Amino acid sequence: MAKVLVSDSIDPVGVEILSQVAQVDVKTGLSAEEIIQIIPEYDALMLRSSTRVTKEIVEAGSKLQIIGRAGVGVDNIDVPAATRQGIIVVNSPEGNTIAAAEHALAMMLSLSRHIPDANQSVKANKWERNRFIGTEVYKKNLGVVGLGKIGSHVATVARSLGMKILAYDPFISKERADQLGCTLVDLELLFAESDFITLHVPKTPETQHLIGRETIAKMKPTVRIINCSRGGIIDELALIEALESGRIAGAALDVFEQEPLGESRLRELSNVILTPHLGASTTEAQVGVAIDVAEQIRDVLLGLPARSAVNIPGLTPDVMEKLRPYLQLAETMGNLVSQLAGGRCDSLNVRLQGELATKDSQPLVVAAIKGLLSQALRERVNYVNAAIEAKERGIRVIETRDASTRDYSGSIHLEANGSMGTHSVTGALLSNGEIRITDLDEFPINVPPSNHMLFTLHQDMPGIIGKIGALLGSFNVNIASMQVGRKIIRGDAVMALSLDDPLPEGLLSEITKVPGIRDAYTVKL
Ligand SMILES: NC(=O)c1ccc[n+]([C@@H]2O[C@H](COP(=O)([O-])OP(=O)(O)OC[C@H]3O[C@@H](n4cnc5c(N)ncnc54)[C@H](O)[C@@H]3O)[C@@H](O)[C@H]2O)c1
Ligand SMILES: O=C(O)CC[C@@H](O)C(=O)O
Repeated sequence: MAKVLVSDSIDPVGVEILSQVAQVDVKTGLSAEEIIQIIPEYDALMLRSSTRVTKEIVEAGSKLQIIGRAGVGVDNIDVPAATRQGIIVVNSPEGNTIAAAEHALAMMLSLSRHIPDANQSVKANKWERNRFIGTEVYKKNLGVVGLGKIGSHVATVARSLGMKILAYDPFISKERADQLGCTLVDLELLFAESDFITLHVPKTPETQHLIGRETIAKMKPTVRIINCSRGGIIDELALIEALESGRIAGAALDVFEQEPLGESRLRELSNVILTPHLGASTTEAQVGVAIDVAEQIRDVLLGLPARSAVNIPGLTPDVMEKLRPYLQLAETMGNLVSQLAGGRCDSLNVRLQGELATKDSQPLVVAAIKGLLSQALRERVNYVNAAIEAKERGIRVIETRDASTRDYSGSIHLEANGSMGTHSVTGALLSNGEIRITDLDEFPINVPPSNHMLFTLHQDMPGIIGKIGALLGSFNVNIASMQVGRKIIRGDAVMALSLDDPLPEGLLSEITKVPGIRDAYTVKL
C-alpha cells in the first residue's frame, strides 16, 4: 500500500480521502532533518505553509510521486528540484480565495477603526472613546496590487463599500479590470493616489520588496498598507521605519519575512495589526483545500492525472477526457521511433493531426517525448520532467499541427533523428481505442504495437516474406501477425511482424543478410 506523509495540520476530511488508497501518517512539527530521515518511505507528501520542502528533502524522497500543498502559494516547496526529480507538485488554487480576501478586508476595516486596540482597551476596563477615532473607507481609493483571484474578490467587495479601486497587474487586460469596475493604473499612480494599499501578488523576484523605502516615499502620509499575500513583498525594515516616523498611517500584516515572526519592532507599534498567517484559516477554506489536494494525491497514486499540477500542463477535465486515450498512443509512438532511430536522438518532430491539431493537445507532445526517452531513462522519466530531460540531452523538439484528416479522426506523426538515421512513424486509434501503427518511414501499414516487433525495409519481390518466416521458424520464433506496406509494386517495401518471442541474439544480422533486405530493426514495446 502507498504511504502518505502529512507534515502540517490539515482538515481530517483530507486524511479520510487519502486513507482510501494509502497508509496516512500525520506527523506535524518535524524538523527538516527528521523529514529527510523518514521521507524515503513515502509515495506522497501533503503540507500547508509550515513545512519547507527543501531540495534536500526532495532528493531524499526517492519514492515520492507527488507533493500536495493544501493552499495556493508553493513558495515553501523547491518546485524546480521536484520537477527535476519527476515529482508532481499540486496546490489548491481556489480553495482559500474567499478566506484570504475576507481576511484582507477585515484587516482594512480593523485598521481604519482601531478595532484590535479598542477591544484590548475595553477588556482592560477602559472606556477611551476619544482615543479611537477612525477613518471611513467610503469614497476612499483602494490600491489593489495583483488583480488575480483574491485581489479581484477584494476589489468587488470594496466597491460595494463605496471605495474606488485603482488596480495594478501587468498581466490583466483592461476589459477584465473594467468588468470588475477597477481602474488599471501604473504602480506610480497607485502609490501616489491610494488611501489603502492591499497586496495580492505571488512572491517572485519582481515582487520581492515591491514596497520599500523608495516606494513608500511616493505614498500619501495617510496611507494604510495591508499584506495578506506573502512575506518579503514588503521590506519589513523600511516599513517599520515609515511606521515609527509617522511617514505612513498604518499597516496590517498577515505574512512576514520570517515565519513565525521572531523578535521584531513590529510588535511594539500601535499603528500595526499583526495576525499569524491566518488568511486561509477558516473552516470552509481548510475543508476546501484539504479535499482539493487530498483528491489529487489519491488520483495520482491511482495513476490518474492531477487537475492542479503547477509543474505539468494544467488540463481541464473535458480536455483530459479527450486526450487520455491518445496519451498512450503518443508515448508508444515515441518509444517506437526512438528504437528505430537508434536511441541517441538529437531531434524529434511531433506532428499532431486531425482533431489533435489544437493547442490543448500539448500534453501529447510531452507524452511523445516521454516515450522517446523511456528507453534511456525507464521509470525516471515522466510527464513532469520529460521536457526538461529532453532539453538537457540536447534533443530539439519541433511541434507542428495539421488539421487535415485522412483515415483517422486524429493521428500522431513522429520523426526522430538518431544514431541509426532519421525514421518516422504515425499512429492512430481505432474507434474501440486500440492503437494502430499506420505508417512507418512513410510506408502505409496497419499493425497493432506488440511486445516484440521486427521491422524490415526490403525490396518488394517474390519469396522474401517466406525467407524471413523460415528464418524465424528455424530459431523457434513464432510470428503473431505480419503486414507488408509498399508504395509501388516491386519497389521498396516495409514488413512489420509482431512476434510472440524476443529475437534471439544474432538473428537480426542473419535477417539483414537475406538478399533483398536493406535494413532490419527489432523493437520492444
Ligand atoms: N495569507 C494567506 O493565508 C494566503 C492565502 C491564500 C493566498 N495567499 C497568497 O495571496 C497571493 C495571491 O493569491 P491568488 O490566489 O489571488 O493568486 P492569483 O495567481 O490568482 O493572482 C495573483 C495575481 O498577481 C499578478 N501578478 C504577478 N506578478 C505581478 C507583479 N509583478 N505585479 C503585479 N501583479 C502581479 C498576476 O497577474 C495575478 O493576477 C499569493 O501570494 C498567495 O500565495 C495568501
Ligand atoms: O496553509 C495556510 O494556512 C496558508 C495558506 C496560504 O498562505 C496559501 O498560499 O494558500
